[in-house]
Amino acid sequence: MTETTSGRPPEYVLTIVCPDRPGIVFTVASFLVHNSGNILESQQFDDRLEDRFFMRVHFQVLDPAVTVERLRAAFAPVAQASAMEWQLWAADARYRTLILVSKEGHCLNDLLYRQSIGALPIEIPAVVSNHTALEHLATSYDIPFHHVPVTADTKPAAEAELLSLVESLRVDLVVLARYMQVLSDDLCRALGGRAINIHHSFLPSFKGAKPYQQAFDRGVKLVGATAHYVTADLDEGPIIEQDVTRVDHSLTARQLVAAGRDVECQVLSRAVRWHAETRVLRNGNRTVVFR
Ligand SMILES: Nc1nc2c(c(=O)[nH]1)N[C@@H](CN(C=O)c1ccc(C(=O)N[C@@H](CCC(=O)O)C(=O)O)cc1)CN2
Repeated sequence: MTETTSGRPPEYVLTIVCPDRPGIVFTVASFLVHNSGNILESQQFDDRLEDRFFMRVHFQVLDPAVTVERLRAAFAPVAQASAMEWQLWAADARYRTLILVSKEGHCLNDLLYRQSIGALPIEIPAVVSNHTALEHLATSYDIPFHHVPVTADTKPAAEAELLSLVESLRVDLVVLARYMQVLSDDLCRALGGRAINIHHSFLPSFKGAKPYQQAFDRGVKLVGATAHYVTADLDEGPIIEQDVTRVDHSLTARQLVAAGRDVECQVLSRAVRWHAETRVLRNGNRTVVFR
C-alpha cells in the first residue's frame, strides 16, 4: 500500500471491532491524546444483537516523532486488552487494486476514469480479463493488461496465474468489474475479504449470470445493482452498497441492461472508495459502513 506525504500533520484512520463494553470510546480517545492525536472524525456502532462494537476514527498526529510504526506498537497492547480486531493506516494510503473484467466494459471504464482524476484512493497495477475485447481500454490509461482465458479445463491454471499476479503485484484489493467467471472456493479463501464484486441486480433478487432477463421476465418496476464481498457462495457475500433505478413495462430486456449500467458503475465505485478509505467493517455476513 503506497503512503504519501503532504507537509501537513500526518493523518491516520484507526478501525476497531471488539466485544462491546462500557468505556471503549474513552480508551481509544485516551490513547490518542497520549500519543499526540487530534480526532478529525469519529463514528461508532454498537450491534446489541451480536454484542459487538464497531468504530472508525480519523485523526491527525501533531508530534512528528509519533510515526505510524510507533502508533501501531503502542496500540497493540491496548487492543489486546479489549480483544479488538483493528487496522491503522495512513489516511491517504492508496489501495493497490487489480481489476478483473470479461466483455462488459462500463464498470472498468468508470473505475479507470475516476482513478485517473484522483476520485478513488487506489492504484491500478493491472487489468485482467478472460477475453481480449477490453485491452484497448486498459492500454488507453497505460495500465498493463493480462489476458487469462478460462475454460473448464484451464480454470485451475488460470486461477493460479491470477493469484500469482495478486502476490507479485502486491495487490490489496481485487475488483470483479463484471467478471463473469465463478471463482473457486480455494481462490475465494485466498482472497478472503480482499475481493469486491458488482452484481447486476438488487440482491437477493435475480442471482446468477443473467439477472436482467430474469428481471424482464418478472416484470419488475425497479432494476438495481449490488456491490458485495466475494465468497464461495455465489452472489451471497456481505453487501457493501446497493442502488436501484425505476423502469417500466415499455422497456425490453436489452433496455433494462442499458438502464442498469449507470447504477452498476455508481454502486461499484462507491463500494471501492469506501473499502479503500477503510469505512467498511465486516459483521458476520453483513457489513457496517461508516460513510
Ligand atoms: N465465488 C464467486 N465467484 C464470483 C462471484 C461470487 O459471488 N462468488 N460473483 C460473480 C459475478 N456474477 C454475478 O455477479 C456471476 C458471474 C458468472 C456467473 C456464471 O454463472 N458464470 C458461468 C459462465 C458464464 C460465462 O462464461 O459467461 C460459469 O462460471 O459457469 C454467475 C454470476 C463472479 N464470480
